[in-house]
Amino acid sequence: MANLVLASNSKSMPKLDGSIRAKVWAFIEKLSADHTAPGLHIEPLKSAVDKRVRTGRVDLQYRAILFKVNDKLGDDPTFIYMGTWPHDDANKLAERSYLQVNPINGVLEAVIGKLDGNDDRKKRVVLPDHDGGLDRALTTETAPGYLAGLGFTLDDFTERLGIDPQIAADALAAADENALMDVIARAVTWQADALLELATGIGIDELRAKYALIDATTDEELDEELDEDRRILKALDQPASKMQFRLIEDNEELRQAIESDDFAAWRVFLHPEQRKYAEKKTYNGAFRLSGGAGTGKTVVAVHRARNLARENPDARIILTTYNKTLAEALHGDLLVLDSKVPIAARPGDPGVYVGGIDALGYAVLRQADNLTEAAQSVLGYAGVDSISSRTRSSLWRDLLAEASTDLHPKLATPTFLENEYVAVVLANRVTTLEQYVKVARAGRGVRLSRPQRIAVWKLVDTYRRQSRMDGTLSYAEVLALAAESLRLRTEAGGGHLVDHIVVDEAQDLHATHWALLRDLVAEGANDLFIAEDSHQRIYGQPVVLGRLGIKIVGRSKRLTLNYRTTAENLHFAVSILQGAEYRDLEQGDESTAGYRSARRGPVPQLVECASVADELDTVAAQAQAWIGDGVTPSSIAVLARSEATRDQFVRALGERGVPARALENKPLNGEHVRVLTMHRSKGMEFSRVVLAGIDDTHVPSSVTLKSVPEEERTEALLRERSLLYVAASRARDELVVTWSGTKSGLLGSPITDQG
Ligand SMILES: Nc1ncnc2c1ncn2[C@@H]1O[C@H](COP(=O)(O)OP(=O)(O)OP(=O)(O)O)[C@@H](O)[C@H]1O
Repeated sequence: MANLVLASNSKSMPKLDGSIRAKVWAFIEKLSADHTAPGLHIEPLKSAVDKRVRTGRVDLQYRAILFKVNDKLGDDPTFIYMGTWPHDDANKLAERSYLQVNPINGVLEAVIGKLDGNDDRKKRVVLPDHDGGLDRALTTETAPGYLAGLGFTLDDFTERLGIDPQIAADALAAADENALMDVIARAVTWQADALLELATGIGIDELRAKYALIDATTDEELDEELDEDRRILKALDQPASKMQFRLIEDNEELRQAIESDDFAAWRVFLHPEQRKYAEKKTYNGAFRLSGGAGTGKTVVAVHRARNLARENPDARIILTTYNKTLAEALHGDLLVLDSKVPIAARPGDPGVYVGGIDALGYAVLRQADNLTEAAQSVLGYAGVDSISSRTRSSLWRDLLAEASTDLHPKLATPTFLENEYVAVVLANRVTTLEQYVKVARAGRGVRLSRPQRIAVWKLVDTYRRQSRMDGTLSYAEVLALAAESLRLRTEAGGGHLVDHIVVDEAQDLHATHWALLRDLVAEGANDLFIAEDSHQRIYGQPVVLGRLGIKIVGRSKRLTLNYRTTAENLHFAVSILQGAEYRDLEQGDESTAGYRSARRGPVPQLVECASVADELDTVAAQAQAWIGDGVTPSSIAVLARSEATRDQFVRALGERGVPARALENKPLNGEHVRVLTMHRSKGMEFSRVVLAGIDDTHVPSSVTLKSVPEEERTEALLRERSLLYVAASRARDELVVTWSGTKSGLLGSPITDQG
């Protein structure tokens, strides 16, 4: 049997339809079973630059390009599958394609020429000597460019990093970011990403460490003794090679990769940093992975959960996130990554239990055999008969309407009371007024005098009595009870329920969520893997992990390379955050420094509309135009600040002949434009996005800002800013922002203003 290596999709490969992909799979399956089978028509090319290149017959019209690499030690060759092209293109490209091991760092590189490019039949450019041509060209004939201005030299790029000399020289000469992006588009995968990182100002040594680059010039194992083919096979092990190549060990994995639309690159090709965090054997405690929108935090979280399960099939693992819809997406991704991963039906069973954090709390509590004691300790009474009925969300509002209160009117709001109840009362298991007047209220914006505390407590007491009478528990109470039941269980020597927790969207979890997670798993190796982005906190108050018993201490990393959006959309999304100060889960400053994307696209359009009716027309026309250009309606989204605006746009699009549906709790099937609230868009992505209704009354939402006390307004405004950032960062390819009336003050520096 031949070994198979999958290379990431070449930029020049056409999109293949489903029937061709099925034939590619059949071809690959045959190839791996018997590479000598005559039906495969594996053929070398006479005038090929690289003697290893082969083409193989997928069908009469299509041929695959492969490299055949022989391992002298074994019998079976390794085939590196580069992609499938129409017959004539495949032959032309194959002649010019070549594999090489980077002589400086040992990374494997594959170059596939462009069909319309100049004749690129050349091998790697030979490094010039120190005072040779390229250096001189740079210093005497070319004005120092953007990267040269950061202090980099040609030697840094070529000799210390191993970047192709021509690419390095062009990159150094590129006058600005735009010109640099054009150079990057010509570079092989790892070099393109490395140049992007260098443009953000990181140093050569840091880059070498991030990409785990070795010094191949002194590496004994890569010495002359090894022939070229063995050197190629060995190079596959380099982390930076794995950005482009992946030895596939599992047939099912290969089939899924080939049959999926975009080769599901996130499953197969991880960035060396992503891979490191996903595969590291042991973290000596909780680990926090932060990073901008679209940097692959969810991807790493899913890989991490799968790897933990692979490492120990008996391990009891939790993969959780903020809500049910996101959890369903995680569940789907986990099975796409590995259909054989054991899924646990209940938390505490071997395998991966996937669920939203509230559902997790409920599932834990359902199993608890100490509910009475837990209720006594958390709520101050034992008689909880049922845990399945939820307290109505309007209860605080109803109580405030019915009962007279001495609480200052600015604090007498449902939002303030709910936050106080969760972050102070439940988090500290406060059951009496005596406890409440003394408890530390760390992290709460508003200071409370003793009489104010008494007034709050009266309302808390009424809230609890009412829920007790109704036989209901709030989501936060379920979580607090679940956490307490776990704590009591461990205290009684019952051990912890699970071994590892992986949590995504962690910036939105509140104090009782964290209490549950902390009590689920013993403090120690690989206990908690936390993926989060504080810039995307759109619910609740910030928390400080250290105060909740979760000590990260130096185990915190940040991803900065965006895989989702174009550089233009990313720039726009990040501009929304400018001027505001954010704190991460460890109270450090959250920054956007180094965020970057290798993809290019159109600049986001900002469109001022004359009236609401004009805006409805504009959005419908935009959606219609995209559909007319062949964009599938389900990859277009219109995002609105409120449910009312969402519904208005669904109607308006329908009336104007654009198929559109509101995306609420349940996923939608079918070819309709998705219209959803910005909150609902959390964790999602679409090819084309319209942010609609971005005027100064709705964004930030004046209604929401009014509902919080003055002292909490800064936080509330940060959440509004984050919400717009979340919404803007959902667009993969194109972004349009519309409003009528006065433009939202949260829109960053305008890029283009139309109308
Ligand atoms: N190594 C990779 N190769 C190719 N695509 C990737 C890679 N990593 C992530 N992606 C893709 O980038 C997109 C964003 O990834 P993901 O959703 O994991 O990011 P995120 O950081 O969790 O984003 P957000 O914070 O906005 O939810 C997805 O389409 C994902 O498939």
